[in-house]
Amino acid sequence: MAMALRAASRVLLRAGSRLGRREAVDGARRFANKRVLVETEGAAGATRIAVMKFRNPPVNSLSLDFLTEFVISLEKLENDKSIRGVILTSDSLKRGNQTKVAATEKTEEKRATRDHGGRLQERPGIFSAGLDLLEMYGRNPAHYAEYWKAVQELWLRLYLSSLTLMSAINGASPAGGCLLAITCDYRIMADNPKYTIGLNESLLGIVAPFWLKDNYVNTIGHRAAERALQLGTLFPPAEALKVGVVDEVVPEDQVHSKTLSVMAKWLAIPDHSRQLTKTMMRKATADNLIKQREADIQNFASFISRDSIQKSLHMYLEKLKHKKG
Ligand SMILES: CCCCC/C=C\CCCC/C=C/C(=O)SCCNC(=O)CCNC(=O)[C@H](O)C(C)(C)COP(=O)(O)OP(=O)(O)OC[C@H]1O[C@@H](n2cnc3c(N)ncnc32)[C@H](O)[C@@H]1OP(=O)(O)O
Repeated sequence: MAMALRAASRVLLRAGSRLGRREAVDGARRFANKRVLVETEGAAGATRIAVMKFRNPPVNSLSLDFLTEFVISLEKLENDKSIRGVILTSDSLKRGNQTKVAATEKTEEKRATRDHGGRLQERPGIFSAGLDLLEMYGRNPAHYAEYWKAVQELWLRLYLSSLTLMSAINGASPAGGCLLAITCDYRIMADNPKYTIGLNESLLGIVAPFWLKDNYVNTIGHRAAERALQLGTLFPPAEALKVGVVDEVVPEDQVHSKTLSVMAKWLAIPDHSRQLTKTMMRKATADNLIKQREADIQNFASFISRDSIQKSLHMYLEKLKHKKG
């Protein structure tokens, strides 16, 4: 009997490490993949909400692995009938004792900031740096196609999610970071002028895909989107609020509590009517991509493979590497 139990627990442990860890913490539950930590709040049997924390050091870029783990986590939450709301946020906190590893060191691990124990750390004040530039630079067309499919998948899942999604934007949120935020039903941003949000693709010499442009237009209106997309505008919080990229700006230490209180108001609305309304507002935009997904993948792979685009990305990466401050 004891042996059978030990064998069963070994199987469960193995399954646990495959599927992500799940543990009980102060009555709350949490599960974690390597790059996404999910904490649920609320009593068993009652409506619960989940907080999805990004932790993909150094800057929460949307690498292929991160996108995959994100979609798996979201799917788990969609399948959990007790969860009605999800908050997207960054796990990046202001931490002391950090050392930036020399820029000459090339591997992903070495690019990250580490603490004095050598552990990888998020750089503070970053919601997400957007799509991972290293997934779009110096790879082959098959990789670009695989990557783009994963980007589309995440956008579709978020944009059409039946859950109430909110983003608690606790850091910089350029391009793909802004994409994550504008798929949500509500956005609250920390009032820190160092943090900016927007679709800055044109500054990199690349172009936001039509479905992201549509999402932006649906969020801030056609004229504002037209201007912001061409200029690649990254809005500081006050301007982001004015143009409508975010719905509220609050002091940094209140972002989480404010998001929870707004979430409570949204969850007071009956799910069926809110979900049908959301679908009515969003379906046409999502269908536009769904009906031409493959063509969009091919477009991306051939666009990003062009020498001129690779050159622009190279220059942008070099600029990032050598920037001061
Ligand atoms: C017509 C057909 C159209 C088809 C479609 C075609 C194209 C589609 C394009 C798709 C849309 C693209 C969307 C995107 O998301 S592109 C990515 C845009 N992101 C950015 O521009 C952000 C760049 N990063 C920054 O501005 C800053 O890093 C920061 C996020 C503000 C953080 O600043 P700081 O704390 O000072 O950190 P560092 O700049 O020192 O960065 C730390 C290391 O991280 C590397 N890094 C930064 N961002 C990225 C990224 N997005 N991907 C990969 N790596 C990134 C950075 O290089 C540093 O590396 P190092 O330590 O080696 O120097």
